[in-house]
Order: sequence, then C-alpha cells, then structure tokens
Amino acid sequence: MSAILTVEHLAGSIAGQQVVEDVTFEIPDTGITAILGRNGVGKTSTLRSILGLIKRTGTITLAGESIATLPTHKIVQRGVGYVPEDREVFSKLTVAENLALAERQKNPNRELVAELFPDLVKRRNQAAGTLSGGQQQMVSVARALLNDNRVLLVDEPTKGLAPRIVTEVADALEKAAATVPIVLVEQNLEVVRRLAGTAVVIDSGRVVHTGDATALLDDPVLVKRLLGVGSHETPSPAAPGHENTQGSPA
Ligand SMILES: Nc1ncnc2c1ncn2[C@@H]1O[C@H](COP(=O)(O)OP(=O)(O)OP(=O)(O)O)[C@@H](O)[C@H]1O
Repeated sequence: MSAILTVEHLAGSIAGQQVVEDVTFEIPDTGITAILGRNGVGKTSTLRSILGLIKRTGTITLAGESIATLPTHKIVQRGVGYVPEDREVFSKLTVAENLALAERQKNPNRELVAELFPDLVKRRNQAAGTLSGGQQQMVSVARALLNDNRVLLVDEPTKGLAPRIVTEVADALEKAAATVPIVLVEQNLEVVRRLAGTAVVIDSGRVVHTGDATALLDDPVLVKRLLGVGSHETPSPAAPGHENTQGSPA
C-alpha cells in the first residue's frame, strides 16, 4: 500500500501562536486513518494546515507532488476534499442547492451520492437549515463526494449527534471510504474502532503515537495514557498547562 498524503514536520500557527508544533504522518491510499487526541491538542489545526487555511511550514505531499505552498483553492482543485467540523451548510438554501454549489467537475458523482444518501434525495427541496444535525452532516459529506477527490479530510463528523445518527454517519463514511481514502478526526472511539485501520495520536501539537487503530484501542493502558480515557469513553479536555504525555501516566 502506498501513501496518498505525506506530512512531514508540519507546523501551523494562528495569529502568531503555534498550534501545530511538529506533525509527521503518512496516509495510505485506501481506507480510513483516524487522527486522535484530547480536546485542543491540534487535530483540527492539523487538517487546516494541510489545506492552507492557516499559516504553515513543513512538507505536504499529495500523490507525490508538493502542495505545501499552494493556496487552499489549488489544494482543493488537486483533490483534497474537506468536511469541516461545523458542517457549514447554507441554511437558507435547499439540500439540492447546497449540493449543486459544491459541484466542481463536469460529471459530478450524483449517482454515488444518491446511492449513499437516499434520505437527501427525499429531502432535496428542504431548506438545509431545517435538517437535523445528522442530516446536515450527510449534506456536508455528500458535497465532498460529488467531486473526485484523492483524499478526504473529515473533522469530527459525529460530534453532538444522537447514537442512532452516529451509526448512520459511520455507515455513510464506511461506504464513502470504498471510493476515497479518508483522514478522520474523531473523538468517538467506537466509531474509530469500527472504521479506522490506522490511528495517529496527537498531543500538544505533535504526533505521539502511530499504529494499528484496533491494537491501540485494545490496549487500555495506552488509551488511558495517550487519550486520558477508557477505550469506551470520549477523550476529555487537556488539563491546563498540559504537556506531551508520551511515556508519562495521565
Ligand atoms: N481561531 C483560533 N484562534 C486562536 N487560537 C485557536 C484558534 N483555533 C484554534 N486555536 C487553538 O489552537 C489549539 C488547537 O486547536 P484545535 O482546534 O486544532 O484542537 P483540536 O485537537 O481539534 O480540539 P477539539 O478536539 O476540541 O476540536 C487550541 O489551543 C485552540 O485553542
């Protein structure tokens, strides 16, 4: 298996404050890779650095070509899809209009999206702002899948959703992953267990663990040390003044 996305010594800053310190990982060209870590350790900022949405330095390679100095729109054109944490649907527009606005290519993948999200087809004329959180998440994922991306960056898609809807979103991501490799920032470890092949753990802006996701989740000592929780819990916020916990008990 080769890497579709390679990140080396990535650092990112917001308003002069460094929020990503030194992140290095490889994303395989198939399956789902989970980015894990406590609240505020820099997971979202890592995705935003890759996309050029925040100031960054380091090496970022997509399918062998450097994208580290490209502006965001060029990175998106090269095939990096993004499903942001806050979903960002246009609330006054219908589902169909939201999807139409996302289409970049001549032959968008409408059949794939209709197959993966039949509920959105039924609701095509409903204003996106009146959809449930889970349905809005489906719109956000569907928008990204309309285009032929080389990799999809998905940020906390199950956050704040009811358990049944979490399962639906996980179902959709599992199906989507058959068509595109996914980088998934996710706090729900049951979802990670179900979907992810590899897990990358970030702490204080640095990668502190990379390995098989199931092996990590099956190791309660490691989960407690790296994420500060039991393997059936959700990671808690980092303590004030929290430092890299690699090698130290939580
Ligand atoms: N717009 C911003 N302005 C200032 N600081 C920010 C901004 N966005 C993020 N940060 C800070 O950057 C650090 C990393 O935040 P980030 O959102 O990347 O973490 P995260 O691991 O994704 O957290 P969570 O799991 O809570 O979403 C945090 O200390 C956060 O407070």
